Amino acid sequence: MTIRDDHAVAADLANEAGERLLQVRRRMGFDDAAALKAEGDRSSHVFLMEALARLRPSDSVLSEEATREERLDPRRLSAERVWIVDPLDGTREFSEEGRADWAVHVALWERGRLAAGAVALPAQGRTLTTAEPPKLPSSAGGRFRIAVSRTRPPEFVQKLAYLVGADLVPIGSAGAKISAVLTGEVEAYVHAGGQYEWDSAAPVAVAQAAGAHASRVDGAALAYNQADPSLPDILVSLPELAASLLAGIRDLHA
Ligand SMILES: Nc1ncnc2c1ncn2[C@@H]1O[C@H](COP(=O)(O)O)[C@@H](OP(=O)(O)O)[C@H]1O
Ligand SMILES: [Mg+2]
Repeated sequence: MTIRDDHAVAADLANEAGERLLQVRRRMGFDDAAALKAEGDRSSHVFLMEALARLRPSDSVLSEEATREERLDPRRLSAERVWIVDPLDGTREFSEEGRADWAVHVALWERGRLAAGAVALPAQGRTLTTAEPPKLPSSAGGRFRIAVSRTRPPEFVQKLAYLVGADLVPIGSAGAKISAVLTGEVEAYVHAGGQYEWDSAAPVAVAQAAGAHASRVDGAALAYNQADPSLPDILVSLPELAASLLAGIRDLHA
């Protein structure tokens, strides 16, 4: 098994899960949002679990859609390789006709670090992957853009934008927001107040491979495959903006 294989597995599985989610949307339509969300989450999780069991039978898996018992299974804490997946990130946006800000996340954590990852954005027709990390745009200087949750933006983010000279861009899905940083639609993503490892592992794997900044909002490293998968806050940005964003957040919390 080569390292390259893991990058390809992540990308192939995210792509195929994404294709299947597009089919679920076509088949069910948008009249019953709750049913569409439930079927999207469930079917994508089942596909990824079966595919990983077949392709990587010795590895552990941590999935958003696993049962509580499965997530608390202590075996993954002593495993060397754990796939951290979010079968459908931005479930709310997936259920809204016309929205393209939802994603499939497939990451591989290996011995303390994110080793591979892919974020499929099926409705945008693209997949970001560590197999071929995106080339980061450079910030033009002057005002820049910070992506935030459409529905749960952190309280301090309005003040932060004012402090650092940025505009806020509401986008759904952590994967779609981090991808927007990597493709140049925005220059940063700030979140606080709650999130889990699966919401950020795959997009952070790609962001790190591309050379972007990714950390907790206090600058600490993001740690994955922890006993408690809660990872409530995150900052991803072009590297040249990280210092001023971290300083701004620190000032607002002082
Ligand atoms: N305060 C919070 N607590 C728990 N999860 C949160 C959260 N804010 C955002 N998230 C999760 O982070 C992902 C991106 O959220 P958002 O679109 O609001 O930025 C969503 O994942 P899912 O769609 O996989 O549930 C959402 O559930
Ligand atoms: Mg999610």
